[in-house]
Amino acid sequence: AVLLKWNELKYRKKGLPPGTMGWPVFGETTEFLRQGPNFMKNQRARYGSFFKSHILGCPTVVSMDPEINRYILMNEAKGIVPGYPQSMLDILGRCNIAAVHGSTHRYMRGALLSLVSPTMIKNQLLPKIDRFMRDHLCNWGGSVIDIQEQTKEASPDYEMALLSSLNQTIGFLSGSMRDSLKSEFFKLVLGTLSLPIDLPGTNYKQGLQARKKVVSILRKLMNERKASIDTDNRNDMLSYLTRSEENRQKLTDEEIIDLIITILYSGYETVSTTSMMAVKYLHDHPKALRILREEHMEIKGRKRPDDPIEWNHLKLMRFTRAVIYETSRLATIVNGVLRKTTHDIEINGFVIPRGWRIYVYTREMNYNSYMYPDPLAFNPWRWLDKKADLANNNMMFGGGSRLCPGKELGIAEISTFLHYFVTRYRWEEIGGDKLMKFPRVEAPHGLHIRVESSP
Ligand code: HEM
Repeated sequence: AVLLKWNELKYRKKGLPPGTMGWPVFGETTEFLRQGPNFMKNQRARYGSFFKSHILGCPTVVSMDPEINRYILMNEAKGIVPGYPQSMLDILGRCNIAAVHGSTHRYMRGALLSLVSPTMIKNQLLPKIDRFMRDHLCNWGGSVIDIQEQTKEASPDYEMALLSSLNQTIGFLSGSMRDSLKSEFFKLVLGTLSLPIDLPGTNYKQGLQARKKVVSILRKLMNERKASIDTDNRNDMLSYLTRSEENRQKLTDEEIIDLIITILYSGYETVSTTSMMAVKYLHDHPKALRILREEHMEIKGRKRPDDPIEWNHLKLMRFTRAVIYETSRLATIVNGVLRKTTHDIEINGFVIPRGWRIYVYTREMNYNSYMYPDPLAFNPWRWLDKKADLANNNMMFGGGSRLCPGKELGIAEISTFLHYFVTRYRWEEIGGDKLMKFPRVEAPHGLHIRVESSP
């Protein structure tokens, strides 16, 4: 109790928001990790929507207020920059998008946006996604599959979204190169989520080593492309960035490599988890599934069996889009985003000291009953009402100057996955699988379904 008191005193500076700091060093991390969303709700009940805490190794202000959240995301220029853990920045590289601010962020983001623009999706990426999903969703009929493994598991042959993303970023790779890139990449991911302890055998150390290997593979590929620049007619992202006349931002080699790693890292887990949860919700809501299937059967009827999904088909998938939004909302694929202050800064009448973290906790916004009447119901129809304009008010894809640049690409991937899934198959859950929603959405023992081919 003396320690607790001492820690309270240490942080009782003028102008800090209300809240408790817990224990020295550990702060309230244990409570936060154990109780998750309930910890947040309890603290809010006691201290309001803007309170201080000490979690994950840093003094932190948690903001659960929609208006303040928006303000924070809109005001990076005032000194509220991304605040992701050091291990993540070390492993994702100096030039990764979360590590850069100001004008460097603007041109790196510009380079990324031009790779995933609507024109690129339409002409380059969607054909690749279609070919990939068409093959991936083959021969599932008549078997029991673990849909989590098929969409997201870090096991060698699956990870739909990562494979699809590799396909878009660096194109076709020979089997052994692809496998080593994938396994190094998963070590890299583990490292980003670890404590930065630079000792042999730690996830952090292995993550750093994996980064070195991933970088050397990418550098080798890049040099090959450069050597054959006149004949290189590949249309993947690496070639786009390497061919300088298309690379308007003129990124350095290091920037190109970190950008490719950023794209792989940011896009795969979100897309996989949303795909898995959409399958789950559709299974539990037969009426939504029926309407979704009708939408896709209608599109299937408009083309010959071997024709790919095209941009204009995507535009017809209005209900599908609503299902994806509703899945992101209800499952809360992203709990929030992290920022930190570059100097003492006043927010909401309090002074947040330099170097503090701000956890822009968006999860509760997803269950706000003003925005979403009957918030715990899976109701894709709520997104079809244009007047509600919910799509612009939510923060499922972040907001402000760092609004997710991959949103439309992600939606295109999930939509194409759902197209082949619901038009080719019917499925039943085996039952009994547990789903966890915190700290991240996953099925600890898989999500098993019995799949039959559609007549
Ligand atoms: C459909 C699933 C997706 C969800 C739910 C999602 C969610 C988010 C969120 C909440 C942020 C804001 C992070 C912050 O403010 O710190 C973000 C940023 C970002 N997302 Fe996504 N994302 C998805 C798909 C993708 C895909 C497919 C890509 C691949 C290009 C991608 C690339 C990025 C990048 C690079 C950023 C950082 C942007 C910046 O800092 O300027 N995301 N995403």
